[in-house]
Amino acid sequence: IIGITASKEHDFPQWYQEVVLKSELIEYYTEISGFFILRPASMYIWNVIRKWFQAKIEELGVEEASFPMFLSAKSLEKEKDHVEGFAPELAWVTKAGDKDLEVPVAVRPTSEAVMYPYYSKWIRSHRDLPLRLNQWNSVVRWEAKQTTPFLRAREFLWQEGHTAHLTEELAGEEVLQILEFYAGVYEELLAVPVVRGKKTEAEKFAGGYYTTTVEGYIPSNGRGIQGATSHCLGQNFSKMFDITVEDPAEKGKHINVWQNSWGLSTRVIGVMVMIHGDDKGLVLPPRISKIQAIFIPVGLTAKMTAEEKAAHLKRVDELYETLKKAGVRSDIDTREGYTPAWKFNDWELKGVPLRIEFGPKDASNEVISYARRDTGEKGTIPIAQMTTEVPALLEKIQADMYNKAEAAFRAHRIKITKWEDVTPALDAKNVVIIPSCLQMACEDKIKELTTGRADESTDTPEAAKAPSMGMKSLCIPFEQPEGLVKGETKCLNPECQNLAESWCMYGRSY
Ligand SMILES: O=C1CCCN[C@@H]1CCCn1cnc2cc(F)c(Cl)cc2c1=O
Ligand SMILES: [Mg+2]
Repeated sequence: IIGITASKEHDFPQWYQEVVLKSELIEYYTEISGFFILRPASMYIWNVIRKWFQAKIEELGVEEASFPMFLSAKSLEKEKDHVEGFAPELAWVTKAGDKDLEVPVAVRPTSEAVMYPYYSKWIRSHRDLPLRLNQWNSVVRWEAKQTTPFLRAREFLWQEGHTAHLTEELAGEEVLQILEFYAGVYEELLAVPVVRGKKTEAEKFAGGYYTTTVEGYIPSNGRGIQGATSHCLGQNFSKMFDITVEDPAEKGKHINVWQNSWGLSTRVIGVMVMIHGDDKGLVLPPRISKIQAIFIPVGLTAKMTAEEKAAHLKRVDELYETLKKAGVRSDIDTREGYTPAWKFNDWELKGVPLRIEFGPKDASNEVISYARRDTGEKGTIPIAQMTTEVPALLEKIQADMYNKAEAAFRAHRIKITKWEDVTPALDAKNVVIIPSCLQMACEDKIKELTTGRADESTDTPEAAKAPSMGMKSLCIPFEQPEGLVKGETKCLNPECQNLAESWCMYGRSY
């Protein structure tokens, strides 16, 4: 049995790598490090997400475009202030064939610099607003940090939305609409709970005005993870790229437009794997599972005559066809030469939400026997009720998976009002919500104060624990807890004299 050998609890990084490989989501692109192959199982999930999100943004009036994947140093120059920090991530093409390119071009790491010169050209009058374009594409960022499938890759699939509006209010309204769609991808499709909030000045996209975010939580290591971001860019980019309209209220006056940009990537798949997977492999939420119910004929012993066997298999086939017609994505595993046990393991590894066994006993009792992948719970369903009970059971699995993850996140998101409680909380795999002044310097100090020093008590270097990672701000939750009195409650950072501005969620993070 080629099952998972690493334990999720005791060797999470190894477990994750094994699961994404053995469940056939991913193949490592060994030619060049940091790149991964998305196999059909991954692309099925990505396409469910894409269809769902695409329908939502079309309703908003967002249109699709496709811009070139290369950008020039010249247009990059326009956003040089915030790009310099990213410069090491830029991949450059310097030659074509054996000839050097006159001017090297960069592979897009994101498309502002590619798109906005044309926004400037296309947007003349307020009647051209709102302009709302989205791209489904891939981008390249030559990450220096260790890469890992879905979570940090040098090329990844995403969508990037780029919109322009007449006023800050109109832009702001869209920022939140998109953020709710991102939350929907996680909560409705992936059964993953997220906290909605705003990034602090230290964590926001530096080129923007403000960043809103959906933040996830990984119970296995207690770390927060950024799920997707919806930025208001303010007028920063329309000033850099001269995107203006004539003021409808005042002839001759020009207004820089207000812009947003928003992105969600294949990282979402990694988050789903980490939260729901177990030591048997993937556990897929039914709404994004290519196969929702797998029929496995059982009890076909040597005692059965060829006719009996054929008759039984015909019956299973009819059941599977019936369920498919009822709208359940079903399949049937009739592979010769594999035992039912082997098949059970294989489909558990692939995360199929519901296994349906059907043997001669089931036939005589007019039932199907099922096993839930998320809880392992087994049961029977009368064949007469199959087409209503199985869809209902799949919806229950979806809801139960979400509720379990939501309870885990809620139980590990703790409000803290005493600084000395912070590190013990982090070490107990929690993220914390603390009164914060939200200032950048304070945040840097908090990161420093919570970075564990290597364990000086031991003399042998290998024994010295690796210093524990400091905590950083994850978001300022829109949903603020009680108890912070403006002008009275102090910032929790013991070395900060400021008063607290808001509750801020902090944690070790990806
Ligand atoms: O996050 C999103 C959503 C979708 C559209 N874009 C924004 C901002 C992207 C920030 N960002 C992120 N990474 C970058 C990497 C780079 F190499 C360069 Cl040159 C720029 C950036 C950069 O601007
Ligand atoms: Mg980055």
